[in-house]
Amino acid sequence: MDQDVGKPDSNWRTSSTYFMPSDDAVLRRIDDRVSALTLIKKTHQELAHHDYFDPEMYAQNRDIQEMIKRGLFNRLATVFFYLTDVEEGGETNFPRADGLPQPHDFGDCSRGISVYPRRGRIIIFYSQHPSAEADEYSLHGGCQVKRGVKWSANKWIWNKPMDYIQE
Ligand SMILES: O=C(O)CCC(=O)C(=O)O
Ligand SMILES: [Fe+2]
Repeated sequence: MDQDVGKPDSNWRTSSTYFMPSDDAVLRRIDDRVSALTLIKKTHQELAHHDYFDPEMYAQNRDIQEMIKRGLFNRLATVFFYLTDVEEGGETNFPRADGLPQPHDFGDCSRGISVYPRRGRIIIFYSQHPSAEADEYSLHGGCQVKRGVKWSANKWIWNKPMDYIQE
């Protein structure tokens, strides 16, 4: 956002993200299962893995790409995987769930709905309306890990195929 230009990234996230190609059998099986679950082809998937060591966090964000907000090529949905139990904190908070107003503090995890990390849990949420408009209510963030380590991964499901992914 304009008011954030020139500020360090650590103001809004301190966790780490790695983008992973589906280059082994386990990852390819996950691709198939996500495709079966979402009814969207594998060619539309982009896999990222995240780690958070306490007290890391990822401030509230929308997974839609701002630069192409109104475009017909964007992230339609997110399938989010919790890979570890976390002793305390690390929840994913959706502060605008149920139609709540835009928050002022993007690190405030006290409003809306929170999903706590549990190994093996997944959630799915949509970032776009069928019209391709961004869904403002999809705002979410990874709250501070207070104790323990959070490993998570997500599949960003695009509304068009990624040209580098084979069927
Ligand atoms: O860690 C979380 O719970 C959410 C992370 C997130 O919003 C993202 O990776 O885009
Ligand atoms: Fe996100």
